[in-house]
Amino acid sequence: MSQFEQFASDNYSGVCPQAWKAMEAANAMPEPAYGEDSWTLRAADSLRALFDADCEVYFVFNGTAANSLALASIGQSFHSVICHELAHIETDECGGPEYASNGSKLLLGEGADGKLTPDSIEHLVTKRTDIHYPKPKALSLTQATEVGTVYTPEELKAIKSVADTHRLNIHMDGARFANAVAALDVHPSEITWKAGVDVLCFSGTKNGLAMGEAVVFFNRALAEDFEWRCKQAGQLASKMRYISAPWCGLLENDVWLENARHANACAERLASGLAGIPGVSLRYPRQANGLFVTMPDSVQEALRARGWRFYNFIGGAARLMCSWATTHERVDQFLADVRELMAQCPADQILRTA
Ligand SMILES: Cc1ncc(COP(=O)(O)O)c(C=O)c1O
Ligand SMILES: C[C@H](O)[C@H](N)C(=O)O
Repeated sequence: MSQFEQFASDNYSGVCPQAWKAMEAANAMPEPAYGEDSWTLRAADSLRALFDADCEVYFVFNGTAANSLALASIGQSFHSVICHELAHIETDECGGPEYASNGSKLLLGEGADGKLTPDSIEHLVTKRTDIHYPKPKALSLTQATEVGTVYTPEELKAIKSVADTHRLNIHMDGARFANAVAALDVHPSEITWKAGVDVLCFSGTKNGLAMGEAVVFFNRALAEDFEWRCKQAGQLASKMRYISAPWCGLLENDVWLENARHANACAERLASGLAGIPGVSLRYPRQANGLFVTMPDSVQEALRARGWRFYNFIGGAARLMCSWATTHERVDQFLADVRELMAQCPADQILRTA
């Protein structure tokens, strides 16, 4: 088992010091349960201040629950949800969104670099309008996307226009929302409620927490009875302060943003280093904290034999994810191994990969 930071997933990282310190502070004395504690109020108020919005805030254990329950709140079982064909809610949540909504159908759209286009949305909404087909009611956007790209404010505005035309509610899977804000260098409101997002699932897990996602309803009407939905789904933490207090550690002094900036910078360091290696290329542009690298299978196998861990089942390439805990030293060690192994790789294997 590796004792070092890996590039398999930002989910491999530990708890950042600020979140850990807040957890210890929350452990100092007993507090009311089920979200009635002072830390949960403090975290929710900090998120309202961050977004400059009077939003409803809920904390659940993980991202699949956050997405599934949020989507179930913005559409009924007889509705459908439009998402990209690479969306996590389609590829990696084991039918959670469909299950939580008692049957909503996911309609899979397309677009370059993992991003839905207005045309793709328009096509999916209008291709079937008869009574026999689940009526599109929700749109799910992943920001940053599953392939490490980000929707610009302009792209979100164009998507919002189509959503308004067809009265679609907008869910944002913000598993890497912090990384998108850092990449775009915008105020968080610019790519959420000001862009028409109704509900954001903001991940703390990938930003330095042990667990804990904030479900942020900018459209408060859609949050009606959400706490009961969470309770029934087993997502109402009795000792919620152990989720919300670390969130306070992230939100105070903008630790969440610094963690994301660091992860993005490490990914850029990795991308820059790989760019100089003949036979290695990126399948998608590096915009946030992830890279999708094309390189010979033999080199990937040799890297794994040296203890490196990374996935191949997302985005059709070797995915390298950086986190708040990634160090320049580990980036440089990985680059040195790739350089050495590529130099030893037979030319025909490199040509086959190109
Ligand atoms: C884009 C995206 N959305 C949602 C999730 C769901 O998170 P979880 O694994 O906590 O259910 C992940 C997982 O890392 C993810 O990568
Ligand atoms: C793919 C896996 O489910 C996780 N969301 C990750 O990005 O590592």
